Amino acid sequence: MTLSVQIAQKLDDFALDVAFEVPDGLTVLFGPSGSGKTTVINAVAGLSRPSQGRIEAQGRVLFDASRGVCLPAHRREIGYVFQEGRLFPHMTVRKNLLYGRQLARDRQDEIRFDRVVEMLGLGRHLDRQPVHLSGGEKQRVAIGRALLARPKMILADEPLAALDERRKAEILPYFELLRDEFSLPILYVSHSIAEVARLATTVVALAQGQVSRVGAAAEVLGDPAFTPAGVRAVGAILDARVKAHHADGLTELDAGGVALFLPKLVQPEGQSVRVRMAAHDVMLSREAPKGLSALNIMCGTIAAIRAGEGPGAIVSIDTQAGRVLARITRRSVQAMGLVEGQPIYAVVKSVAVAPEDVGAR
Ligand SMILES: Nc1ncnc2c1ncn2[C@@H]1O[C@H](COP(=O)(O)OP(=O)(O)OP(=O)(O)O)[C@@H](O)[C@H]1O
Repeated sequence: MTLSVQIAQKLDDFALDVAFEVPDGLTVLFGPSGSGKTTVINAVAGLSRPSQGRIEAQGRVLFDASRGVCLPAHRREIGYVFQEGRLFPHMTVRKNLLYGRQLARDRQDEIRFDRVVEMLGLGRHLDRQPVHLSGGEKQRVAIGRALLARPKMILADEPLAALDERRKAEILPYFELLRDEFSLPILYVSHSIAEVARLATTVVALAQGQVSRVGAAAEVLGDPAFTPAGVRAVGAILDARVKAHHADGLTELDAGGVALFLPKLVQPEGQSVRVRMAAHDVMLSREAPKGLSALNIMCGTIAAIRAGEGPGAIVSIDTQAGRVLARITRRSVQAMGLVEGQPIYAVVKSVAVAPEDVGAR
């Protein structure tokens, strides 16, 4: 396990008591406001000291209450990306990027600098000051600065929260690159299900100071019982590969042998992607649909039907493309006579899936 956290901490009337172990990749700490995400991050960072427990990252013990170990923050070798970039306003982008780097620079450092600048597209901004940068560009500098400090781990505390939707979409691919190109564990705080779906390798869901769920992103989001962000946020993640970009503006994906057609994606042919398919965008049919405008039809078997408190139900369908969730009315479940084990067709309009719902895998 790359990161193992087991801590208890009492803050006035709030009690944090969490334990989780996660593998390499990007772990999203997910939960509503006040659930304890920042408290966990602060303990891992060394900014606060839990009363009990142990924190180990990549084989290094950062904190162990029983042995009296508590490495100070500056010795934990952690790179941070905060909500607002926290750049030094009087320094150029280059100086901001170099801040925190070890003084003994070597050739390896230079190679890393060039690589990070290129990856983050910062080359033409190096001599500018932060005041002249957009919010998204500032966040790219903050990511670069965190990486160049040669950290053993990255902590990102709601790094997109201060950005508008367009800027968020601009920055998300950089976190994908960070996740995929550098073998660094990343602990990423968010309360956005869209960010979880795009970025998370693993999800640690928190509720009232405790871990309510830990697992691989597709498994947690594909569980109809997992509805911390409300039923409208329920959806499945499918793994696919970009097969072709067609002249009529559609991109064809191959998801386990099933062809899916989506509005044109930016990812190149051959790239592996993950596609988030919201449950409320999926329709069901007992017979093979004919004469429909929707282009995506997946046949499968009903794995489970979970009735909600309101008029809705979530139907889990195992298809060749993966587990798909459909949110339909309980009335339709009854009228169609749906039961577990039954063959079924899941139908999704191409335009229901936005380009932001598709990310690198
Ligand atoms: N220093 C402190 N003293 C007392 N209570 C605190 C302290 N820091 C945090 N809390 C309380 O602990 C709880 C968890 O806070 P925390 O900031 O970890 O939540 P969060 O999940 O990060 O929330 P948000 O998404 O709003 O940032 C809150 O009820 C908060 O008021």
